[in-house]
Amino acid sequence: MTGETPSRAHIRFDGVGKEYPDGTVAVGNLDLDVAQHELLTLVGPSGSGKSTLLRMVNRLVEPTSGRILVDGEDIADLDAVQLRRGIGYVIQDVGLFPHRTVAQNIATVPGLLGWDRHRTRERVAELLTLVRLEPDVHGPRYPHELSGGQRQRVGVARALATNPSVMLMDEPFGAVDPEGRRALQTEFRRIHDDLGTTVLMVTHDIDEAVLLGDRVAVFSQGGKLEQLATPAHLLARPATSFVDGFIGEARAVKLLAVTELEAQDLDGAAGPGDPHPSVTLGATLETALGVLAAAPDGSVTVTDEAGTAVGRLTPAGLHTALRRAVTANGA
Ligand SMILES: Nc1ncnc2c1ncn2[C@@H]1O[C@H](COP(=O)(O)OP(=O)(O)OP(=O)(O)O)[C@@H](O)[C@H]1O
Repeated sequence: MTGETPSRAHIRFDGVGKEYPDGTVAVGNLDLDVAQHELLTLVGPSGSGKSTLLRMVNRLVEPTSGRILVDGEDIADLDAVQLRRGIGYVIQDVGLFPHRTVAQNIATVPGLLGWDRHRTRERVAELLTLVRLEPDVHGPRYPHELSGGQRQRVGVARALATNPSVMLMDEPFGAVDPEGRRALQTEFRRIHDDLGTTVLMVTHDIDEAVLLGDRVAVFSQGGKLEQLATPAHLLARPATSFVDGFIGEARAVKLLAVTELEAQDLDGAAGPGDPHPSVTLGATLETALGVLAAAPDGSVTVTDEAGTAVGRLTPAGLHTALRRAVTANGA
């Protein structure tokens, strides 16, 4: 197993295992630290124990061995209902209450906690805006009056209502069509960057795992942790043949999507008023490749955030960048 251990753990799995009464081992003896503010994606084939692992954190499932610590406290010592109120939980088909409006759904936990109406209404409006829905338009609607993607946004807003320090997400975008799914992924990444909530997100989709995760945990049958690493590290250096197979064919393409263009990848200075198509420093190599492929003379101007040209990117530069990504993530 490779990957760095964060210095200050927010969630710690300490020798955690789960064997169901019929003898199925869903989670093996797991040691894992999740840092504060980290978005950790849990990926693996069906039956590799991802959901079981997630559900142990809010005690919908109890481990048969080991301990789970949240901020240093063993959650087995806490009241399960109290614990769940402090943890956001988003599942695939959301589980919104069908006979309550969107606003009432989001206000569920604030209501249980006794927030006053004014504070609750303000929070609901703020959250709907955060997930890019309109408080006046969508708040009064019922769940069946929304699209699948909009319902999923409401699910995220509801989970964020009391500003939890931990969010558990089980295939949160699994039921959304591919196009809406990419939009939701991008938005969720933005929301996470803004809020800094610690997130454990289960997915069976390796692309989603590497695009969203600060780190990715890959599991195989029996809840065995095969590798824990940053997306670039995972793609550049799969630790086991299982991980290699799970990542699949398009490794280089995925690596392009998680690697950013840096000044050292550029060759030659761009002239003033350079007419070439341009990309910004910090864009992903995937974006840069797209612009480069469409550039009439095979070179692209690179600008800084202020729009000032800082250099030129050619196919050779892109190759350098990809090699840098692989080398930087080497053993
Ligand atoms: N209540 C249960 N009793 C017995 N076995 C169970 C129970 N719940 C889950 N399992 C088994 O535990 C293993 C792990 O299941 P789990 O749902 O955690 O996997 P998963 O990786 O989330 O799968 P999926 O991607 O299909 O949701 C599977 O073999 C499953 O059949």
